[in-house]
Amino acid sequence: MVGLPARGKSLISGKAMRYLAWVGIPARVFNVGTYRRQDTPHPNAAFFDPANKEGEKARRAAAEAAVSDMLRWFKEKNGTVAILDATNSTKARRRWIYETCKNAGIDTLFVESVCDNEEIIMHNILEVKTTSPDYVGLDPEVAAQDFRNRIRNYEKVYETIDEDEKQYTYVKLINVSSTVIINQIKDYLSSRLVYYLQNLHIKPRSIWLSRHGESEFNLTGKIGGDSNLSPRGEAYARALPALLKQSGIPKNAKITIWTSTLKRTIQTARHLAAETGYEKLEWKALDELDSGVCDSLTYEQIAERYPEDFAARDEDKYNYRYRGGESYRDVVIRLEPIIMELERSENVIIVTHQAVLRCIYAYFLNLPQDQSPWMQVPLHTLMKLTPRAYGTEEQRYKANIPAVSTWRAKGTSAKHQEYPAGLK
Ligand SMILES: O=P(O)(O)OC[C@H]1O[C@@](CO)(OP(=O)(O)O)[C@@H](O)[C@@H]1O
Repeated sequence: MVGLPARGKSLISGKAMRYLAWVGIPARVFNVGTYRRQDTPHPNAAFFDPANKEGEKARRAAAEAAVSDMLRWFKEKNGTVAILDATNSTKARRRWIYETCKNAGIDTLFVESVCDNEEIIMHNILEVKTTSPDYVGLDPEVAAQDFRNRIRNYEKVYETIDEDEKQYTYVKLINVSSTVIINQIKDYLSSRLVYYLQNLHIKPRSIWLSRHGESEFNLTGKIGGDSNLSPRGEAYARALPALLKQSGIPKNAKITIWTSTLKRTIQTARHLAAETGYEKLEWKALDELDSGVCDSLTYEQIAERYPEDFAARDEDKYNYRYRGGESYRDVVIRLEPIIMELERSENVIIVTHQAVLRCIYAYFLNLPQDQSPWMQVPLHTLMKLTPRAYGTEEQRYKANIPAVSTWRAKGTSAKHQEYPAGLK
């Protein structure tokens, strides 16, 4: 990362790491501030003055410690993408990083966040003064003033990436991707990352997730298929507009409704679209996990007809691929364009399926692959996710309409049960 303090570098680092981990690429953030805090936990702005030799020395030592841990991580833990989260604000510092990585056989991609929009900077300063461990226990106004002085100290020596550095691979994000300058991108992974970064925005918004209403297949415990809603599922579809309203919609917010191409999600969103006039899009990529030869069977029938497959799925549910069908890993790959589009979008309500919802949820909440396929996602429940600078907030709203439970615990083929109304 490259950029002055309060330019959203840590936010970008955290998001990029979450995205990479979700697509299965081992990634880690090395935050130089964390290393510096070991010796200097609560520095004031003077510590960052370029004329302060002691400060300069301590900061260089922190950067060296972070880079050496980073190189060790690449070597010993087989890491793929390390994100060095620091200001790296001078050409000399960047040359050192570039050379050090090159000598270790590691490619460098500099991501500079440039921002001259006062509103965004103020927003970031506010975020920092309330969350940074540097300022714990300090009066927020004093912290904000000190932080502004710290930025001024960095400005004295800050050199933006320019013509002299055109041999480097870099991307410059200007005012949160309003303008993006890309230089010397040479491989697929970097171009994917750049595309991801290009889609990010920081406008406040929410994403609502819901499964379709209870379907005829859900009632009989059959998986897959393309059945209609049950009468209770239809009742949920009718209740959805009020449930969405109850969850809190920002004034004048424009919401887009996304469904899969299967009947049960389209029927669930039908009344919502009609009552609100919100734009509606159908995505093939949101269709349920394809259960191949097991489509339209119950879990009990699968356990009976394909006992080895049933056991293998329990053993490693994320990677198990149904014969002629998909695994959770496959679903994540086909959902990548959905995530890109979601990052670009503002308010969206997605009406989809159990497995697909788990994958999207795992991206936002950073859920590990061995847990996400087992997550409980009850029917007739609306989830509201609100991305914040340091994580995603979640709220759940349950419609008071009973439905079966389609959740199956590991190691059982137990028949589905009624899901009691009002249960959280
Ligand atoms: O991965 P598991 O836990 O089997 O959950 C996925 C299953 O959920 C179901 C319901 O049992 O999805 P859906 O929400 O579309 O009804 C099946 O169609 C699908 O195979």
